[in-house]
Amino acid sequence: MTDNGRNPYTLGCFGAPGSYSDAAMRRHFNDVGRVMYYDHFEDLVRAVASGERTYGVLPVENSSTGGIAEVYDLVWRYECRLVGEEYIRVQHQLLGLKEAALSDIEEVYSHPQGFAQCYDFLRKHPEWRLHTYFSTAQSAGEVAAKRSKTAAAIAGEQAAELYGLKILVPDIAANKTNYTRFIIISAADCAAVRKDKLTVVVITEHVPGALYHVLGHFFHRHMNMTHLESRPIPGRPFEYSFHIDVTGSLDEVGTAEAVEELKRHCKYLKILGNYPSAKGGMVT
Ligand SMILES: O=C(O)C(=O)C[C@]1(C(=O)O)C=C[C@@H](O)C=C1
Repeated sequence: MTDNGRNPYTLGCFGAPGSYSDAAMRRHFNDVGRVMYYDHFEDLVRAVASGERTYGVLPVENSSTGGIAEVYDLVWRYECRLVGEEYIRVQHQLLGLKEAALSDIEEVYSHPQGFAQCYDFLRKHPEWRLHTYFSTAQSAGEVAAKRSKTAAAIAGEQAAELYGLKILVPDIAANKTNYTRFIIISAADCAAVRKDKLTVVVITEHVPGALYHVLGHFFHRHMNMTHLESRPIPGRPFEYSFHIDVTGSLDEVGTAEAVEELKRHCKYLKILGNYPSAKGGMVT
């Protein structure tokens, strides 16, 4: 856990206490005393970009459903910096009131990612009405507030405890090794002792092999690409920006050289951050 040496700081977190983002924040920061929760990704990213919050924590990528496109776009658009990351094992549960049984359920609340990750389970209950809600934790809170035996939420065990719900069906995600990667964002770079992960956005010329050449610079410097996300560029139909995560530190010659080469060969390059990779990786 680290606070990146900036103290005192304020935090912005997606969702509510008991959300998976909340778990990522608690794993990352020693002091979570001054936190504000946000219902929408954009409000959180804007608060961080404006300096209203020192750091923000939000999901960016899931091992079952892939990248969360909105988050890639927002972080780039608001020119935030990536200063850290965490992986959280996401084990969704179907939660209901203590007095409810599975046969009572008629409607389910969750974040769209919760629904997407539990698609196989939900297909077995086509009669249920699905309500897209804010975070998984707020979905659990909504079910507790409704006090209706017919309502359930898809959320984590931590939300069940916090909102006084019971687990009707455990571990309902389709993928039993379901992890979400969270990013820690800030308005400015932070001094970090270990900087071994680099996130860049590039736009290449629209010519054959352009991306191949970008990746070649990483290959020749033994930089391992951990994620690649292509996002449409607003106003330029069927042209894309590439959001790339690679291993490497800009303090090392090889990494710095690769970035210089990219600057020369790409139409656009933006370094979003060089930061410590999650220490434990995909721990539970
Ligand atoms: O709803 C939450 O609890 C969140 O933190 C959001 C979120 C997401 O958007 O990916 C985080 C982890 C899971 O993948 C499901 C939901």
